[in-house]
Amino acid sequence: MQIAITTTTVSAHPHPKPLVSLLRPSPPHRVRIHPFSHRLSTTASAMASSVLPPPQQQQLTITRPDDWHLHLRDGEVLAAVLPHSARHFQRSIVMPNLKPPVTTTARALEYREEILRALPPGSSFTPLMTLYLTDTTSPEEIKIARKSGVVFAVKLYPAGATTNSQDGVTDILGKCLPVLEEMVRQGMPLLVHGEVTDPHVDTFDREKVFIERILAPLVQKLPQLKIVMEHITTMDAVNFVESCKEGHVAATVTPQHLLLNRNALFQGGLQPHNYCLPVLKRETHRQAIVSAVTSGSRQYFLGTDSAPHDKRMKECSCGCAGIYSAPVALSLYAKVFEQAGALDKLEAFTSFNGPDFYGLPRNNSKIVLRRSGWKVPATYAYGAGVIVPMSSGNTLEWLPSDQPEE
Ligand SMILES: NC(=O)N[C@@H](CC(=O)O)C(=O)O
Ligand SMILES: [Zn+2]
Ligand SMILES: [Zn+2]
Repeated sequence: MQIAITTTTVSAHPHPKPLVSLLRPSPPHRVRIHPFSHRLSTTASAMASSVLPPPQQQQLTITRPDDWHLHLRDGEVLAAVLPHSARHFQRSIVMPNLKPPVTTTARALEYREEILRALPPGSSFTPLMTLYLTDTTSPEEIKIARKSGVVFAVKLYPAGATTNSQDGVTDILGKCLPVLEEMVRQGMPLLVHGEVTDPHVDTFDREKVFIERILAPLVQKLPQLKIVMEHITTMDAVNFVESCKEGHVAATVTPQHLLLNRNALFQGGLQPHNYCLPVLKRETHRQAIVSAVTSGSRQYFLGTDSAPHDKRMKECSCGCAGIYSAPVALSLYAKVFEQAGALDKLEAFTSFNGPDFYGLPRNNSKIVLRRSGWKVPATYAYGAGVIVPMSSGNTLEWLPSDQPEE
């Protein structure tokens, strides 16, 4: 393990009261523990300037971000959660794990219309649709998807791995090769929920084993396929992504996997609102993904995996996996980058690396984050019930420009 002194211009640390009580204390100003020696930079000037920290930054203006992994659901839940994403994000990759799943372009077009109808008046938010891959998806469907101009990726859910994945793929290499070859021809990215479902594999090892058994052989077989490893949680995933070519393999990272380790599941009792899949991992893994995303690497981008579930479905004897983060995600990402002394790298993660990977233009408009405390509501109501957001009831810093103040 080596110590890196970062040369970022934004370094003053706010010492906020801990918003998420399970966080480790941040490293001291400007000093970042970095496990990857190829990224080290130690300069005399950086050391000298660390003696006199510049005044604390009060405001951040960044290109409007996109969310490259979002669950919007449908019906009443869609109507309630969509404004939270549309307020801060210009575009979102919309996950297809509805009941029943979005397996065809025709269905994706209908779902897209439903989302557009639910948008607040005047919103320019653009949903980027995805198809749910099954054992029987045809190469022809990929051509139709590409031609539609509204489907931007295909999602691999290993059957049984996560919420509404029962219709997912049972054997990607055995059953889906012709489809994947067509995706290479069409330049269509494969988005991956990277966990094996083998009941003999420990829950905390499911991502690592998926990389070994499925992802590494897949990349070897189809090196031209664009792959996004969604919601990475481990050092193993970081190492794998970085062993692959930039532009071919990338990863999204959620706020919860950057801020919480697995202790958060058991702090003072079982904490169902911290339960998502892949499940939170131990602290060393959290540190590895924080180092990776704050390093400035172009292979990581923002994907909240905001996944609303009714409070009653979270607080019951067999609670659903998924954390609702859309209203708080930007504040939380800013907190992560600030704690790492890397606020200057935030914009690339939130607003550049994603569109660059997908071959889409970067957004033109801006969003302002102000250092101003705002209290996260305990719950958000929708037709039939309430949804508990991440950081429920906590006070967060970095208020996005159009977030209502309490
Ligand atoms: N992340 C989760 O825990 N849940 C997601 C599904 C997923 O992204 O795996 C959901 O749809 O609820
Ligand atoms: Zn997933
Ligand atoms: Zn998800």
